[in-house]
Amino acid sequence: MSFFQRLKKSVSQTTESVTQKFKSGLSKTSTSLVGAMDTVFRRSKIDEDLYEELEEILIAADVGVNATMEIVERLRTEVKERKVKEPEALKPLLSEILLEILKGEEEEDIGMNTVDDDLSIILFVGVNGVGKTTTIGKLAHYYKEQGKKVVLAAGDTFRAGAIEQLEVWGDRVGVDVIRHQAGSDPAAVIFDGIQAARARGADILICDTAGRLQNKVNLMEELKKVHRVIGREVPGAPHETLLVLDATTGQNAMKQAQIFNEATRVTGIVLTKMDGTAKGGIALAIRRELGVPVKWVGLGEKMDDLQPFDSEQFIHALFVEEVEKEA
Ligand SMILES: Nc1nc2c(ncn2[C@@H]2O[C@H](COP(=O)(O)OP(=O)(O)OP(=O)(O)O)[C@@H](O)[C@H]2O)c(=O)[nH]1
Repeated sequence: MSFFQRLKKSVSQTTESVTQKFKSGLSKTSTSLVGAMDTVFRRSKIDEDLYEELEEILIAADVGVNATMEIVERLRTEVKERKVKEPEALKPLLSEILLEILKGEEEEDIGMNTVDDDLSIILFVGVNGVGKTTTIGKLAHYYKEQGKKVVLAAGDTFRAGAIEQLEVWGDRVGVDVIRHQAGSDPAAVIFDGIQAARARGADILICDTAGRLQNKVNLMEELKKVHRVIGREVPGAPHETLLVLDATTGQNAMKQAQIFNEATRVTGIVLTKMDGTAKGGIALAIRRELGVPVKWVGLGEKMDDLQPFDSEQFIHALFVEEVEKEA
């Protein structure tokens, strides 16, 4: 069975609607990245020019310099080892390498680290405007659909609008939001959130925080305090610290990731607005450069457009035309 056939079989094990969401959410990246690669694969032979052109295409899709170098190096090795002569045969080879990079070293670490028999706490970090509030709302919806009781804590007290926005999502999804006034101590809101979640028998508490990057020391201090309070109240928590990044901001998102990763222990990335960019290659750069797994992707504005990240669905969506041709 060829690589594309195996990929098709593998993605068919999840529901069709998930495959559709990945396909439509990644269609811009697929058109631009895989579309551009077509000219490479139509070259008459595999030579230096081909590798260089491929490098340029990957970098233009925000795959990042290091990831691009690794991909092309691995491709060269495979071409030698398997004695590949036809440029056309590079397609499945390349997609297989992309999949390996996306999966990273530890395949199992992309699931959410929540507990079944106690309160799980998920902390959200990220700068304003990346889709943090929207993502919290969508995640609350996701867990509610699974029959979990969810409470939200409005820990972004820096901006009055953020608290109200979270309340709107709370109403929309039908979950309680614990809030204080704007300007109050985020750790105090989250402390109250934990008490309320416990009193109401909640399974999941999702905490928002402010994302002030301008002052790294403040950001670190605030996150440290929040961590301390959460860890003291619920041993082992927060179970996840998710950093929200806007995929459309490319290398700027990488920079934010580095700063937040230094300020706190980020356990997973949420890449939002994938549907709005042709540069979805950022997912590869993040996996390769930060070593932090992408756990969720935002593939649209609807409530169920936030999907658990699935590297096979991702590669399938990018190369879907090739997959269909072969199957
Ligand atoms: N197309 C698309 N839009 C998204 C996605 N995620 C979020 N958005 C939109 O991005 C915009 C910003 O989202 P917010 O949730 O307000 O961003 P935020 O990070 O909370 O911003 P602040 O409230 O300023 O902190 C909204 O219009 C969302 O609908 C996504 O996956 N796809």
